[in-house]
Amino acid sequence: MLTSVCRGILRGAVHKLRTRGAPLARLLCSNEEDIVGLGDADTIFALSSGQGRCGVAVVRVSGPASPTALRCMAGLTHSLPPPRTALLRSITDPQSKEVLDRGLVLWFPAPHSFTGEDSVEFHIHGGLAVTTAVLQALGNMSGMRPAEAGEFTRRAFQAGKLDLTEVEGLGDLIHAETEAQRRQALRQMSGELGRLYQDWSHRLKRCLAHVEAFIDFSEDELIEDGVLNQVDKAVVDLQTEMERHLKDERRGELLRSGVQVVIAGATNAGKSSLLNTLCQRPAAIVSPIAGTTRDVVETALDIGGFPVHLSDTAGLRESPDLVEREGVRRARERMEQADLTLVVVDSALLPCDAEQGAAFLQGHLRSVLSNQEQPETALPADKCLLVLNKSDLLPEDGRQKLTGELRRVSGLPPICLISCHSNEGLQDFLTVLHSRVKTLCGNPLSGAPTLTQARHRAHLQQCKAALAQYHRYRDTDLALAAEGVRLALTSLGRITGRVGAEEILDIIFKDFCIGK
Ligand SMILES: Nc1nc2c(ncn2[C@@H]2O[C@H](COP(=O)(O)OP(=O)(O)OP(=O)(O)O)[C@@H](O)[C@H]2O)c(=O)[nH]1
Ligand SMILES: [K+]
Ligand SMILES: [Mg+2]
Repeated sequence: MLTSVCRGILRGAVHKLRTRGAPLARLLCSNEEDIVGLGDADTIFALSSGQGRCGVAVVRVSGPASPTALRCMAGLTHSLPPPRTALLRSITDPQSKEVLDRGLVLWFPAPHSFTGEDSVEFHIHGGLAVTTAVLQALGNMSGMRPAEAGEFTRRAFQAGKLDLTEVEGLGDLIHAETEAQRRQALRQMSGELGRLYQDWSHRLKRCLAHVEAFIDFSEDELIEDGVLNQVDKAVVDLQTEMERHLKDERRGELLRSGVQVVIAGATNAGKSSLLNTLCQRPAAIVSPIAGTTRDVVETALDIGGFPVHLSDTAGLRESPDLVEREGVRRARERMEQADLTLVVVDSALLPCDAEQGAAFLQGHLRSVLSNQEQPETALPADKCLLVLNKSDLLPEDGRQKLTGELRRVSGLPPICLISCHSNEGLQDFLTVLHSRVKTLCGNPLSGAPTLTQARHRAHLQQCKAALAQYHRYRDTDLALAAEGVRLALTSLGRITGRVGAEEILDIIFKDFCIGK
């Protein structure tokens, strides 16, 4: 809260000082060339490390006035430092000549910088007064303005340093909260996904060139037979590869955004107790009163490196209470959106006999998983785990025997026997949960890179539809068939950003923070 307020104040102040201080900064810079060299392009600056007090803060500057900023503030009147080499200097305010801090300066001449422009980094002490003073001094200089959110990355993209999938990978890396997310983001940022789409683009371009050549030259018999057959094969191959790429069970997207796991079941089964046990804090109210939970209670978990959004829901039962009925409606809605449902059952209610126990569980599952509005459409049992809770209430000798027998009954989802009170069986349950989540997300490092965003999927589906147009018109109207290939290329280009679409860019860069 405080930091965003500070940032608002700071940015306002920098803006105001900029216009007032501009002529002064010119006078204070000893090297005339530096000033003449400024073009129309803005030079941007921002605190690139996070807000708040820290050991070292990094202030990044990019654009034509960067060398001026470096010279004026690091007292380098005669020459710039060697590229990409850290230099310890006093950082001074060019106007007041006051020393603001002592820190490292780095000079990245174009095009060998993140943005592709002349860039400078100041590594200063991370106190609020120091960073404020340095940012204000920069704002006082001619041609300088504070960067917008994501503007450094946008410039890198415009300079061709990154394609859009790499930009998204970078954004994901900054936001990655678990190991697997970090791995996937790093892989995408290294350009692997982009290269896959580039390869498809190259192949489509070749197809298009061949079709167009055929249209232009076949009448004069200047083109050999079989060219179109080659294109047919190339298009079919591409369709197959795209199909396979799209049939990924949304693994990359799940890993990026987190697996939705919902805890559901009858009242008092111990659903909220399970949520609290997993997140290790009393996030949800637990009580012996049936119908305690009404709202959906959510918490984020890291399960062995994979991100999970866990939701506790109202116990499923008929109720005359309006509020509880709404809770049950929300619970069912969540279950429909879930990637995995943990059906919690009070194991003390289980008949001791395995056969009767299995029948009980089957009936119970049916009532929990069925859709109330359309009773015939039940949630698939492979999307759930049966969690038999309160094992501490079962006789000690009967516990393992019962679950062993139940596990042998076909048609039941995997069964875990736990106790939220004694934590018995929790380790095994976590192992099962981890393996489920891992299967859902896939290994981000093995196999072909997976698509990570719904945006990719939408463009690829358009691409596929356009290729179907090629086949449709191949024998009747080659111009329309060629148009299909061209549309397919455009759709692919939208993924990597090679085909510009301002609105996509705005959406993607908006997700970045200032200074990135
Ligand atoms: N003996 C025993 N009691 C448990 C266990 N887990 C939960 N309970 C108790 O069962 C009661 C219900 O627990 P909750 O976690 O509130 O159950 P719930 O499923 O969230 O209930 P609703 O929100 O009302 O649907 C509480 O009194 C808990 O202390 C367990 O493993 N063993
Ligand atoms: K309860
Ligand atoms: Mg509850």
